[in-house]
Amino acid sequence: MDNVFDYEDIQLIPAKCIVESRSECDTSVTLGGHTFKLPVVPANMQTIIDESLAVKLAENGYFYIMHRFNPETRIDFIKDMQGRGLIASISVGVKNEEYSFIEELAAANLVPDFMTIDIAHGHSNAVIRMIQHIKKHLPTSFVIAGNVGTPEAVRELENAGADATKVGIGPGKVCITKIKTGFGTGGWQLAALRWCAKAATKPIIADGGIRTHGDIAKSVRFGASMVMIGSLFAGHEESPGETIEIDGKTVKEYFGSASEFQKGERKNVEGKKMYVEHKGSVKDTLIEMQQDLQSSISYAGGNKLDAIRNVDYVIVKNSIFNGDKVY
Ligand SMILES: NC(=O)C1=CN([C@@H]2O[C@H](COP(=O)(O)OP(=O)(O)OC[C@H]3O[C@@H](n4cnc5c(N)ncnc54)[C@H](OP(=O)(O)O)[C@@H]3O)[C@@H](O)[C@H]2O)C=CC1
Ligand SMILES: Nc1nc2c(ncn2[C@@H]2O[C@H](COP(=O)(O)O)[C@@H](O)[C@H]2O)c(=O)[nH]1
Repeated sequence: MDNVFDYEDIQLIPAKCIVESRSECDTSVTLGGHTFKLPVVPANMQTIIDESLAVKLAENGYFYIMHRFNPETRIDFIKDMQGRGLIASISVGVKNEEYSFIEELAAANLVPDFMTIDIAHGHSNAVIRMIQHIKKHLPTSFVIAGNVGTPEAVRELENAGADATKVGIGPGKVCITKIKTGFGTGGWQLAALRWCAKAATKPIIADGGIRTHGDIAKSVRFGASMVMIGSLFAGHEESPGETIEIDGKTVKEYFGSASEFQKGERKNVEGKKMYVEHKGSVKDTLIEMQQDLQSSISYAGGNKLDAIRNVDYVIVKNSIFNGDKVY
């Protein structure tokens, strides 16, 4: 592959502004027939989202994907969300019991609006079979399948019936897949996204490696319809991770879904735990993300998110921070 780069190597090139105020810029996006305020979804991880945050996000017009690590609560969760008139968006795995879970949902006429197949190596027959199983029993659920890192994988999952694919193998902040296996899109996630997006005929969700709000705009430029983010959402008041004090500072835990902390054992561990400084309310972060993205749209010379998709860019290898910190 030529032209390999990541988020920190790219700057988007400004075009003539057409708005009087950034507040005119519309950051909304439509996925699966639903319109959301931002092209951003908190990662479906146990230290990032729980039921109460899912309700808050859905009530306020944001997309969410509930994690799959308390499988026995999923049926009540779907009933609760749909009973409140909110979207139900859950995750599933690929093990045998997940097949009967899908059949149970169909028998009870419980149809989640979104179902995400959440597997480390999504380019697999196991995921293809699960897409087909969901589409057979719950044909109107919008299926997001992943994770993958190649155009072949995107094509195969789309052909199997996936409505969207999720791109990102190993760029996550608490990911150690790249170190333990030598594989992945870590260090070139943005280029992998571009590579995959060229093959995609359906939406792509860029997953992992977002470190700044500007990276959201860069993801959109390189083909993402939506961006999944873990670390930037960790450490908030509403984040489910445990809160502790270290050296007088309040921090919250953020651990990988393939870490020993999630799995309860040290087998096939591909994730780690870190502590993130307490950041206040998720609501404030979402507002800041929206303002920053509105500004991105204005620099793109438009008033809608699509304007970002056509801007020019330059590759400035490893230099955008130039030694600076964001704050
Ligand atoms: N985005 C990313 O880069 C990554 C994300 N993760 C996250 O970690 C969590 C656990 O993922 P995962 O282990 O897939 O889920 P599971 O533990 O539910 O495993 C799902 C099934 O896939 C098998 N499996 C897992 N990895 C591989 C592989 N590399 N090759 C062949 N079979 C495999 C497992 O068997 P067995 O365990 O016996 O192999 C199991 O049968 C998920 O939430 C996932 O998103 C994990 C790593 C990378
Ligand atoms: N390799 C691993 N990747 C993981 C694990 N748990 C989650 N993830 C992925 O990371 C992103 C979030 O990335 P961030 O850079 O925004 O923090 C998440 O959506 C998963 O795809 C893991 O244990 N190992």
